[in-house]
Amino acid sequence: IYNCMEGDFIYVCMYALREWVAIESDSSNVLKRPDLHRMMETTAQKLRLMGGTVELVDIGEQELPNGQTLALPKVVTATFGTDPNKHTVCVYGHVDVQPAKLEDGWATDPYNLTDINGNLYGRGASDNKAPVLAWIHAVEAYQALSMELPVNVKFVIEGMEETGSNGLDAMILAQRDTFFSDVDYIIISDCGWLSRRPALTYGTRGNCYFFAEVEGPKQDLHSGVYGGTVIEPMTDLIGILGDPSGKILIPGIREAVAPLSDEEWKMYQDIQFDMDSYKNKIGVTQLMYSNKVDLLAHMWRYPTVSVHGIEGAFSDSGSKTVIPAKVTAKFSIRQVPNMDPAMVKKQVTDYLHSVFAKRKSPNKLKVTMVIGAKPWLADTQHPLYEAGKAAVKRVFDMDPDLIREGGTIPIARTFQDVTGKSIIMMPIGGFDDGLHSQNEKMSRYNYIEGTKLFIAYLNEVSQIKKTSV
Ligand SMILES: C[C@H](N)C(=O)N[C@@H](Cc1c[nH]cn1)C(=O)O
Repeated sequence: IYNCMEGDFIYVCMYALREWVAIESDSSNVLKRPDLHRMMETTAQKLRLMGGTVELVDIGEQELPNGQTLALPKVVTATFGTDPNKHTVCVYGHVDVQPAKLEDGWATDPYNLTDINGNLYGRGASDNKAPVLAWIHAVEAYQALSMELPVNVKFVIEGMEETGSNGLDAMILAQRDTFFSDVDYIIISDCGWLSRRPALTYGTRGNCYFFAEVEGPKQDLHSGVYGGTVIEPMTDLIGILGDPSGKILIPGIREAVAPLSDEEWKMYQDIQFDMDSYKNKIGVTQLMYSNKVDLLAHMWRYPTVSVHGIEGAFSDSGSKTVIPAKVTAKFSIRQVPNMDPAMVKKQVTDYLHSVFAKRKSPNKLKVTMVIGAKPWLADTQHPLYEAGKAAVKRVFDMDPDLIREGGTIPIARTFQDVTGKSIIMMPIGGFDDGLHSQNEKMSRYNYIEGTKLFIAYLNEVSQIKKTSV
């Protein structure tokens, strides 16, 4: 079956990725919502043409910060096979992307898939369009050879992952006893390898994303005319966010974190990870931690805070002498076991208000949590992982790394909690794919070998004894 992944079939894969990357399906930009709807329709059409039973599920509307509402992109569900004697796997993925503009520093147009030396550059190429397509191609490969699928395959493909999977929890809950009732296992390929070695992922961090808005004068002011007379919102904002160490000072957060066990420490110790090539890859000379175990632990299983941007701040080129009247900081705290997003929301809000109160500023502070996604952890002893190791061995002739992911797949925990089914994360993205960054790419190698991995994995899963959940 792998031989069919040559010639025309590879052309079909490349063509599909090019077509998908060309759609600017940025879920964070409301102006791009028509493109996002088109992306969901394109995905549904691809699965329909393959003979799947496809639905575009309406998941309602999203409320915007200004109070207006906007239709959420529909969720695509598809079913290939309903044989009760076979296992049923459900592949989850997303086809929305992070924002990207050529002027951000991309070497090529982010929405025109460009092949340079075997790397396919384009926004969403690795996160998550090529992996979703690779699963689709795996089904297509069986079909192309008129081979029966070894398991029933379902798809759930959404368009809001990058902004927290709005509406998807409710859809999963609503369809728990219908679409999900016969699903045995859930597979997610929305993450990457740690090195050149293939990997299986057994944990993701969650994320709590906050807006902290400081509002002062009724409009922007001339800094020469008003500077020195008003208490500036930006100064307040930097004052409440600023801690030069980059560590989380908020009481209660670090205390909630599950301690690192000896077994985990040993696992991290055994992972091959080169600190120098990591530094080279991101272009820095120094990291927060100088030994491998500390670095991996802080990447995967300790909370971290990142400040992403300040809306309302002057950020264009040039030198405008303005005092912005209202500024909104956007920051997030990655979640790990045993943190609870509802608790974190209270801890962060209380902390910022108490620090702000000490400033005795006349400006107004408003703190909102816009995403509250929980972390996820799997049992690596589950037969799904044994099947994964066998498939990696088959295709790559090596054993996979067992790794965690510092990023978040907001819906993973809901899948596990609501359906009660086991999940495996099987990445095919490269360690240097530049997710969310300039020049995101997917290598041809990972795309095509990744498709082969999925073909092999369907076969391995079919051999799991029917009793394992
Ligand atoms: C891991 C996945 N490819 C990803 O990048 N997910 C996003 C999801 C998210 C979390 N908060 C907001 N979006 C991420 O981890 O940033």
